[in-house]
Amino acid sequence: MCSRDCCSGPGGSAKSGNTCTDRKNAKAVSVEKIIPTPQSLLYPYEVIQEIADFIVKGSNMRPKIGIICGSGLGSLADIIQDAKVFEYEKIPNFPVSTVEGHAGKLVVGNLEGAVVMAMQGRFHFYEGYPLAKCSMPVRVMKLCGVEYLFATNAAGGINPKYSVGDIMLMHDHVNMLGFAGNSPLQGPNDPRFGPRFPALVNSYNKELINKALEIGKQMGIEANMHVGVYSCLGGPTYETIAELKALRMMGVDAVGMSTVHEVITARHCDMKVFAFSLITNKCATEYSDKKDDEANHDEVMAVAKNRQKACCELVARLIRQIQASS
Ligand SMILES: O=P(O)(O)O[C@@H]1C[C@H](O)[C@@H](CO)O1
Ligand code: HPA
Repeated sequence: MCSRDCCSGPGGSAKSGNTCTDRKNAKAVSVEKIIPTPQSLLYPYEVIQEIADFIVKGSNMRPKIGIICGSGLGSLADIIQDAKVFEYEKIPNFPVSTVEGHAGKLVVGNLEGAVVMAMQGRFHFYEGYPLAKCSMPVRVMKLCGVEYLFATNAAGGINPKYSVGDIMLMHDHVNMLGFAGNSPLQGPNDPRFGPRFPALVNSYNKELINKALEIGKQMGIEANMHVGVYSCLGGPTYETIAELKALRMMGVDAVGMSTVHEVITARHCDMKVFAFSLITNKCATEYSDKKDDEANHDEVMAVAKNRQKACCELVARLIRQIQASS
């Protein structure tokens, strides 16, 4: 409340119009102090352009496909040929990876006839990075010339039909962080990236999902392949039973701590998206005392290591098909 007699309080009408200058000034000072930089302004277009130029010039390649390797799936980048490798700490304005299983390297090179750039290590919200920082590399990819984003992740299987080691092709997501009011696009919109209000229906490219299913058949892994809904929670805690029950009721098949904000950023700048989850653990949705029911990162990494060959093959074959049809 304004302590002076000239107006009636914080939102109230001033006695003489809106002229309580003391109050206005006081507000302006405190508002300036408390408002943090909006997420969308953390990495302005020009900074993203500088990073993209650094990569394109440093590799002498212009990638068409961007790959984000999930936990333990860094070997997706090891199959790239004629690779130019950039350590994250040597890339100007790039964050560093802090999670085990995320090496912190950007690999640019050839895969099945296409120039690709792969992130061996992604950034997660729980590492302390705002979402716009987590997904900033997707904009770098875009300005490098990337048309397709391949995002992969390790996830817990909530759908009771899923087994450890299965691959779930993402056809939709539930954005839990978005439900809570967080978005990588929060803040002023730069139309050079995309529109203020991007639509997210059809975010996951149906043609690529169908091609991947066909490839799954050719590889003989169709019984271990699903099409489902992923949800990202903030982490780093794994979910409680009550949370898992709630997610299941919402139609979520697999849960993780990444990817959704990357997909939002990619769709905002009109990239085609293909994403899959490797199911590294089964999520318990009933109370029990069994220690086996508890997810842990070592298990996540071990399963990813076991299944990396199949994941690499799926990605390589899909890229071959994209190249063949372009
Ligand atoms: O980077 P992704 O989403 O693959 O990593 C998952 C989520 C956590 O970072 C970690 C938990 O084990 O794996
Ligand atoms: N929950 C969240 N993230 C995960 C899980 C999980 O069960 N497994 C791998 N990443």
